[in-house]
Amino acid sequence: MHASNQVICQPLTEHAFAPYGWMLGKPLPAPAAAAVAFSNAATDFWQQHVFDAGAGGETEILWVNYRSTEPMIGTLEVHDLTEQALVPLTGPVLHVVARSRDDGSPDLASLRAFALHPGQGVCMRPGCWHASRVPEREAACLMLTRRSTTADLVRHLRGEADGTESRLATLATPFLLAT
Ligand SMILES: NC(=O)N[C@@H](O)C(=O)O
Repeated sequence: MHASNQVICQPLTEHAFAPYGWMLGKPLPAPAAAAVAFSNAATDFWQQHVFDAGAGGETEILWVNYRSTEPMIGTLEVHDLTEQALVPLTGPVLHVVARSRDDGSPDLASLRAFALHPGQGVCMRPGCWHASRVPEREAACLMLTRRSTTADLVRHLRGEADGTESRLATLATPFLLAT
């Protein structure tokens, strides 16, 4: 939840993240036979989400390191075409999200922060504004995204071209990320 210009990190739950996308790491459904799932003495596997990279999109797997411990959130990023999944592998990530308003700008009343721990993650819908921090040390993460969105973002972040599939928003008043 957030008070004025402060957003408090909350535990990740399926319900709490539903306005922004899907929680990953939901438990094995019981009975496994009732879902897209399998379980035997050697293994369990069960569906978390069917990823959608958007029309014409190629799903891409990225390895991502986050290492910023900056508590002030002054910039948010959004991808307009694709879902984006983020799964921390080596340490926790503090993931800040906000929905889009009808005009495509961040709906700051919906700003929330979730603590993502290894073994769980999120898949954001297109249009979900976000920023990521770590509480202490660098965390390596697996990311599912759209190949063209990554190429477009790299060009944009290098200053080579304006972004066409992603946007950055500078907040008039930065938020303090509280844990
Ligand atoms: N690679 C990529 O798209 N990264 C961003 O979404 C980000 O927030 O890290």
